[in-house]
Amino acid sequence: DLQLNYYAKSCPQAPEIIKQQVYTLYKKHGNTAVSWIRTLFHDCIVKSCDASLLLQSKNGIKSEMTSNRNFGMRNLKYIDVIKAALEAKCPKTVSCADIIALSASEGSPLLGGPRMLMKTGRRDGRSSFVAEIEKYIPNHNASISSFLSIFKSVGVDTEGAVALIGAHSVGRVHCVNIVDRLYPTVDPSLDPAYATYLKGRCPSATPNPVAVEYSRFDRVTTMVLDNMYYKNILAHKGLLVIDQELASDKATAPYVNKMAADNTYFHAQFARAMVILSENNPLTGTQGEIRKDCRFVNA
Ligand code: HEM
Ligand SMILES: [Ca+2]
Ligand SMILES: [Ca+2]
Repeated sequence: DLQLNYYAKSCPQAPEIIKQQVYTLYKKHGNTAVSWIRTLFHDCIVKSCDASLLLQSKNGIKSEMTSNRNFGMRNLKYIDVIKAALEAKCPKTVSCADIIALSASEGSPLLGGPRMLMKTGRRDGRSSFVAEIEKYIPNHNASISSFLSIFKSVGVDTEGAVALIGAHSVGRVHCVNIVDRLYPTVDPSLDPAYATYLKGRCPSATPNPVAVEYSRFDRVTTMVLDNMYYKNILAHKGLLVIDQELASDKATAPYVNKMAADNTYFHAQFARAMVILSENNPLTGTQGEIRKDCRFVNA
């Protein structure tokens, strides 16, 4: 089973090494901390927190990163930097899946988000679930009921799911995920002045998917993991269809209102739900392996 401080005997310095690396990376590239939050979601929700997301295509494995649900995922190469620091002190001891979990928990406070106490002891999987990703990661215009049922299936209730998507208080969205709400006509649930701003960010109805055309999720506190997301969606400034619907759906609106009014409550729910997500169906004991290179299964 997962436990607090799993590496106490085998690599007692592991949590500190990860904390240090996450901090150093954040100082160089602030967006890395944003990425660690999303990386945990995209790894853990798909079957298991098993670092399947990190596998690159090789020897019959097709990387999960080839799924368009993982579009825009960035900074995974810096996981290799964290792993290298661990390998230097404790070779083949700390799993890539635990690096994902602890990076997210160390990244959150750097963004002004909550502290989260995460267990360790996850082992790394040996397969990619690329064919099943769309069952687990909703599309940007998914319905609220499908969004809630996916989270329910991993033990996250409505309140927790509303808190988790509050991660859209940091980071960015590429224009491909927004233009349907701007062209040919503006989505009436979008604030008109905000729509004009977004059209400036995304001037074409058919953006080049590889061009770096994007808008920040939250223009007010761009790099702060706070409850501004809920204030934005209540003001009709949600970027994705699903963000905007969260504010109006009967099941989620009461929590949106509560989180918009109370950052401490948002943080408590966000931390609670992230911990549940981080414990989704892990490989433990002798299952899986400790990868030597997070990008490939061991030979
Ligand atoms: C379940 C419904 C969700 C949907 C449909 C969704 C969809 C998206 C989309 C389309 C983007 C923009 C990608 C791009 O264009 O570059 C994005 C970004 C992001 N998402 Fe979500 N998301 C969801 C939930 C979550 C959750 C639960 C978390 C974390 C707990 C999360 C964290 C993030 C972060 C941090 C970014 C910004 C990434 C960056 O700036 O590099 N999302 N999401
Ligand atoms: Ca996974
Ligand atoms: Ca924010």
